[in-house]
Formats: sequence, C-alpha cells, structure tokens
Amino acid sequence: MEEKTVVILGVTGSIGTQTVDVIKALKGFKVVGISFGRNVSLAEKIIDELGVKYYVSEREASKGVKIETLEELFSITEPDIVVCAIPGFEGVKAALESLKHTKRLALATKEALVCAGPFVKQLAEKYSVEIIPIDSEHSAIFQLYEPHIDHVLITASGGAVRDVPLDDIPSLTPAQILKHPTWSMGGRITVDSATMVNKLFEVIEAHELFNLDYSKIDVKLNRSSFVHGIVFLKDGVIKIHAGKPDMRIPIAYSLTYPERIYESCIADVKEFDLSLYNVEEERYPIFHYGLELARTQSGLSWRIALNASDEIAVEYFLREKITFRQIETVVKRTVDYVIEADKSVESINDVYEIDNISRNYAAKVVKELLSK
Ligand SMILES: NC(=O)C1=CN([C@@H]2O[C@H](COP(=O)(O)OP(=O)(O)OC[C@H]3O[C@@H](n4cnc5c(N)ncnc54)[C@H](OP(=O)(O)O)[C@@H]3O)[C@@H](O)[C@H]2O)C=CC1
Ligand SMILES: CC(=O)[C@@H](O)[C@H](O)COP(=O)(O)O
Ligand SMILES: [Mn+2]
Repeated sequence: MEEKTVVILGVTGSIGTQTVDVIKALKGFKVVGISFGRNVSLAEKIIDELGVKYYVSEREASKGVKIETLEELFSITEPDIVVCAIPGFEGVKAALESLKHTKRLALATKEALVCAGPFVKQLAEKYSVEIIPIDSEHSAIFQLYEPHIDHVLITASGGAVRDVPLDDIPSLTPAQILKHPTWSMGGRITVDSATMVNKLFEVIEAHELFNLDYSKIDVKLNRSSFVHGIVFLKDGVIKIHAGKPDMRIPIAYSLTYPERIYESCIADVKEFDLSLYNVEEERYPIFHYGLELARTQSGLSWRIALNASDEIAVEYFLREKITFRQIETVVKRTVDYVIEADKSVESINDVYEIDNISRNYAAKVVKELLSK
C-alpha cells in the first residue's frame, strides 16, 4: 500500500500526541506537516522523531521549516489526510481550511460541526472530502451505522462532578474539575465534560454527522466509559460499540478506515459494564438547557454562541477568575442574548460574525461578574 501523507493540526495536545503514537505503531503513514501552539520543545521532539518537514505555529522551532499559514502548508503538502485536533474556534477555522486541501478530514474538533456543520458538509461535498469522526462516541456510531436506524445513543461518563454532593458543585476548583474519572484529555474538553457541554456538543455533532433529528439521539451515563455508542435498528436489533476507553483506537480507525488494522488490549468479559443511567437535570443544567434549545431553535447562531461563551467561560474558570457555577451564567446569558438578536447565519462569514458578537458579550458578562 502506498504511504498516506498526513498533516496533524494540534500535534502537541492530547489527541495530537496520541495520533503520533498511533502513526508510530502503524505502517503506511507519513507526517508531512504539523501545527501547534506554544509547546515548542514537544513539537521539536515530534519533528525529530517523525522527520516532519513543515510546521505552522506562532512560535519558532529550531527544527523543521516554518510555514506562515495553514493554507500555505496545505498547498505545499496537499496531504491525503488532515487530523484536526485544535480545540475551540481556532479549530473551526482550521477544519474549514483543511477541507479545501485534503481527501480525508479525521475530525476531533467537534466545535467545527457545532459552529459550522452545514458549511463543513457543503465544503466536504464540493471538494470530495471524507469526514471521519475521531470523537469516541461518533466513531462508534460511524462504525455501527447502517440505514435502517430507529435511533442512536451516545454515552457520557458524567465527568468530575458525577458523585459530588449537589451543594458542593458550584465552588469546585479547576484542579477538582480536571480530574476526569475515565479519560485523560485537554483542559477545555475536561471542563466541558463536567458541565456536560461536551455531551451537548456531541448531540449536535451526531445530528450533523448522521443527519439525525435531535429526538433520535439519546444520551445516558455509562460510568466506566466502556460503552461508547449504541445503534437501535428498526427490526429490533441493537448494536453496541464498547471497549476500554482509549482514544488511540478511534484515532487509528479514522486513519485506516475502511481497514481495521490497529491492535490494542481487549477487555475481559468481567470488565464489561453495560449499565446506563439518566442525566440528572439538577447536576447538569447547561446540558438540559441546550437540549431544549436544540429542540426549539433553528439555525446556527445559538450553537456558535454556545461554543464562544463556553470557550471564554472555561478559560476564566481555569484561570480561577470565575467559579465553576458561573460558567453556566456566562453561557446562558450569552446564548439568550444571541437568540434575542435573531441573526441568521447564511455564510461562513456570518459564523465568524456571530462568534465575534458572542465573544464580546460573554466578555461583558464576565466583566460584570468580576466587578461584583
Ligand atoms: N482529548 C480527547 O480525548 C478528545 C478531544 N476531542 C476534541 O479534540 C480537540 C483537541 O482536544 P485535545 O487534544 O484534548 O486538546 P489539547 O488542549 O490537549 O491540545 C490542543 C492542541 O491544540 C494546539 N493549539 C491550540 N491553539 C492552537 C492554534 N491556534 N494553532 C495550532 N495549534 C493550536 C495546542 O498547542 P500547544 O499545546 O503547543 O499550545 C495543542 O497541541 C478538541 O476539539 C476536543 O473537543 C474529542 C474527543 C476526545
Ligand atoms: C473521549 C471522548 O470522546 C470525550 O469526548 C469523552 O466523551 C469526554 O467524556 P464525557 O463522556 O464525560 O463527556
Ligand atoms: Mn466524546
């Protein structure tokens, strides 16, 4: 098989480094370009280890050839596969740019589908790009998918707050919230797991990826994160995708699909945990708030505001400027404001504009909270 060329965006992060691990374990993939933020030393190590030629970053590395923009990196490398693993709106922008220059987008950045799903799919169709989800639940549904579906179920661990007395949740510290019970991930998504904004994102992500009405996407807690996704077929058959929580598995599948080549440890039957629990409304208020919006709102503006306000609120929470419960305040006030403004989103420029409006408003709410 001819080597496939790969560009990894966000290579120094949780998904990025696990992608490097997988590529080292598999044969047939050559990393021709990377992007990263501030972790220059790790980027240099990866450039050395994999013999990567080009990189994009605001920082200077002592190895590799620095390229100023992603667009330039893509036009030089024209990669077979782009792994997009940059969080937040920067990741949205990177995913949109990738679609013009690759045959396969291995997408971890769920925010791209939350904020710009219809435009992502339009570009993928225009440039004949396959979108293969890396997100564990969506990789699961993708692997189980067949047309005769009645509905699907994605699981949640419940994050760091799942066993905390309700009264103690509002004042939990970043250190307590970053202790995820089953996964090791980047900061933003780990906080989002505790608020279950992550799962709200994932319901939207499934809606976009599988063209399912929100009423066809169920969410239940599986405390071990052993079950990743379930597909309920109309003939009564139920297909369950499970396995030890290890992101290298969906990452590998996004690279090798339709082949299944990667090898990992196999859970023993005594480790099976198929128990499913409801998502408590009082424990995860933003999740239920967002589900109601998914059912009642059309258009993208509330989703763009959800990402932008959450991104800002999580940043201030991690810097210990606002409390954990105040994340909910920033998100709800911003999303409600943007819904009230009732702006339609007809283009990618509109996505950028609503993101900007949302960030400015969220920053205003944070400022008010800080002044109290
Ligand atoms: N981690 C996980 O298990 C999962 C993650 N995801 C999704 O994957 C995405 C990445 O998450 P995760 O790996 O946890 O995030 P991390 O925070 O661990 O890593 C983020 C990466 O993005 C880089 N980065 C940040 N800003 C920029 C930028 N402007 N340009 C280039 N690179 C940038 C960081 O660089 P540096 O560190 O050098 O500053 C780092 O390499 C998110 O969208 C997340 O929702 C989905 C499912 C599971
Ligand atoms: C590993 C992965 O796919 C994450 O998105 C994970 O789902 C986050 O954990 P929660 O299930 O607690 O949100
Ligand atoms: Mn997930």
